[in-house]
Amino acid sequence: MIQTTSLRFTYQNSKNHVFCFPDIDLPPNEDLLILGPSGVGKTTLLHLLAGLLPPNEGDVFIANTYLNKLTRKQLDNFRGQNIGLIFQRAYFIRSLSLLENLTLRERLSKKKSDRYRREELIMQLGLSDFQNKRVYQLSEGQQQRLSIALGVIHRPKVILADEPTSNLDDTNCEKVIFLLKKEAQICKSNLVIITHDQRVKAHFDNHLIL
Ligand SMILES: Nc1ncnc2c1ncn2[C@@H]1O[C@H](COP(=O)(O)OP(=O)(O)OP(=O)(O)O)[C@@H](O)[C@H]1O
Repeated sequence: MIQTTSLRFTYQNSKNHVFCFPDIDLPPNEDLLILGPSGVGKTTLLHLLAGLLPPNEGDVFIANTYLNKLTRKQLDNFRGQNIGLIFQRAYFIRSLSLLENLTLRERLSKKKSDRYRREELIMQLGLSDFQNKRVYQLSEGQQQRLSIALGVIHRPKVILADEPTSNLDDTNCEKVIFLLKKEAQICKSNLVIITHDQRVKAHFDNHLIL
């Protein structure tokens, strides 16, 4: 579940611009696409939902937890266990292999190690042939698919994805949409996606236009 009320945010170095976001009320298991022109604040909103940025005003509830009340350490723990983040630019340890990155992410979430789960995700994302390659040896599309795997490996309550399909061909775009929807359904989690990709828009009904 995701709930926000009266969210406002200003970046430190641009105090003359205040972002005012519409309220979100998303019950478990519902998806949301966030749309809008470049620079309107889509990524900023996603970062507020993830607790990566603190709102200047307003409230964020994720999975019945009031983020505003958490300390930085509590937020890090909460995010590690409950939120799956898929960024436009992925964060990997480049000197580790694809499989090692996935194993590390799983360990950091403090969830039980599940080899079958890792193998299944790698297979579903068409990455089986590359699992022992170092990340720097992967193509952009393969890295993007790895970032999807890293975002969902720990079965988060909320999946937040910023342009998850931008570097993918049609086949892999379909695979990623299918996987994200399936993961959200199995875990009864919310899937929130920022996208300009027409191929993604066609698969979701619930749109928030900024
Ligand atoms: N760290 C920052 N400090 C100051 N301004 C920022 C910062 N990050 C983003 N901005 C500004 O805030 C505005 C909104 O940025 P944001 O990335 O949220 O937009 P967006 O809608 O996701 O854009 P796009 O579709 O191009 O990714 C932009 O004008 C951007 O330059």
